[in-house]
Amino acid sequence: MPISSDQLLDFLKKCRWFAGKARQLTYCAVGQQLSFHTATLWIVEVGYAEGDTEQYQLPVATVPEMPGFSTEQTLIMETDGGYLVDAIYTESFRKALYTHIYTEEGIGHDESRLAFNRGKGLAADDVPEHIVTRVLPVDSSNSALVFGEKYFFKLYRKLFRETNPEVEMVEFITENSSFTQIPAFCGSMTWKRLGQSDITLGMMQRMVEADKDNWVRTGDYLNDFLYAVPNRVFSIQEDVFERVSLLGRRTGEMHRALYSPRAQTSFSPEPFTDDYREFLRHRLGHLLETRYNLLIDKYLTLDEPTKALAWKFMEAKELIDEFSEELLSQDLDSLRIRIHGDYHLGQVLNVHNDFIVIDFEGEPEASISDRKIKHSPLKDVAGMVRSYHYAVSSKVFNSVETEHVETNRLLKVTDRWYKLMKETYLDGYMEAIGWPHPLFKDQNEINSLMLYYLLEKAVYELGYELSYRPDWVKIPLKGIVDVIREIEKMHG
Ligand SMILES: Nc1ncnc2c1ncn2[C@@H]1O[C@H](COP(=O)(O)OP(=O)(O)O)[C@@H](O)[C@H]1O
Ligand SMILES: O=P(O)(O)O[C@H]1O[C@H](CO)[C@@H](O[C@H]2O[C@H](CO)[C@@H](O)[C@H](O)[C@H]2O)[C@H](O)[C@H]1O
Repeated sequence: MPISSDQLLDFLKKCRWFAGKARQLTYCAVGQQLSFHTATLWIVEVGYAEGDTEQYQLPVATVPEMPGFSTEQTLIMETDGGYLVDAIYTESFRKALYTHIYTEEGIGHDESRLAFNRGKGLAADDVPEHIVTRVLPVDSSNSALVFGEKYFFKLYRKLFRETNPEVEMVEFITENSSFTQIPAFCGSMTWKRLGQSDITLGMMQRMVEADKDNWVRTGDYLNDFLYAVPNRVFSIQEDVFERVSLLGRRTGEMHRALYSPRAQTSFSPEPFTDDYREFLRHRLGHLLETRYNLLIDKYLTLDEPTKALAWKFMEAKELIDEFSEELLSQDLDSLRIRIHGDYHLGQVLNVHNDFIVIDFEGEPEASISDRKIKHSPLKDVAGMVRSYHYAVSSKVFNSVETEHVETNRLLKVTDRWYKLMKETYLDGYMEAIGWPHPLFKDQNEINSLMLYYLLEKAVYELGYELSYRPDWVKIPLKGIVDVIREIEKMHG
């Protein structure tokens, strides 16, 4: 089906999952086409004036009538006597997908083929004939399909020219550990070509019924907490401490599941090598440079309190460099493993009074090879700690309950809330890890690495907010300034 570049682009721009909307495009065309039953999988190539080209997955089908459940992301173009649509909206495509995962039957030949693999979580009695399918309306960077109200299939849109880290992580945890707080791995779909890396096209997991994600739930706790603040009451429910401690324990258990020292596998722990130190040095240096430049560009658009925080950050450049160099030039005897990589409250679903961790794809800004690098698990821990800081800060800046509370008092009580959450989370985490543990050398090294990862994460977030949510820029800046204060204390 010939389609012009403009038609394709018009369609892509309507899709939530197309990440190139704000970039200057140089071309957009259908590259490879893979036959799949009544559909064809288009591998769409997109080039930009700056930066790497991207590949997107777009399954298409020609149908005589528009599918029953259609959105503005369904129709690609009208054809003679029919419609070219995104095939995820057709029952026959979804059914075929499930059938192939269930049977593991591949399509194609050695040069180029679609391979299907079935995971432990897929029950033998869920035969394809009886499976009802639907598209799940999630507003995310990929598409989600549901099979038999039991299985959640993520169809990856932006493709990595390698196996997706999420499939490796979810499959490893499901097949090799007893950690049950992730939706079990049920299968995957891969494009295999002779002499080239595999490209993951989709992954299936058990579907979970979540009432809320933990970002929203933490927001509820904070509303209760802030409600009492104008009356000079500092009150946190016991339940809140229990939940935060449980999240710490679940995080520790997840890292224990990822710590696999016995056999030599791609998941085996590794020491802090010179190469890794160099990677950290380069990463922080690069993050700092891009953020300083972005801040300078946007400085005049910032409000006065944010400008003050930005100054403090810019003035501390030398201190940050010294701190990083001091840490990275000493012997570090903690270990590195594969980690979640983009761990925050929104990646944890509340299910039956417990937590389920999702979205192991890694940090959106990172390259595919960087997403697979092993880190100290403290990087995830720092991600979650930052998220508690975010949760309370976003409320402080937007809460009606506290608008009449004097700013300094408000900052003091909310800071106390954050410190209590942080301590409770960390205690729960260490309890589950068990002490001593080969992942960590000693408390000193834990403290220094935590500080390093907290700084790195807050600097990363600063770029994210400057690009996507300028009103939130002061949150990561405050996080950076807190770390700067800690470093200053260490240096006396
Ligand atoms: N196994 C699952 N069962 C049910 N819903 C899920 C499952 N995994 C993810 N979701 C839902 O889909 C949304 C997007 O999932 P996520 O893994 O974050 O995808 P993306 O990387 O595309 O953002 C989540 O916020 C959650 O609401
Ligand atoms: O889209 P992802 O979930 O993979 O992650 C990106 O977007 C997140 C925001 O949705 C961003 O997280 C930051 O904001 C959160 C609150 O919205 C907060 O809980 C996190 O701590 C904070 O990092 C994340 O950094 C980014 O990678």
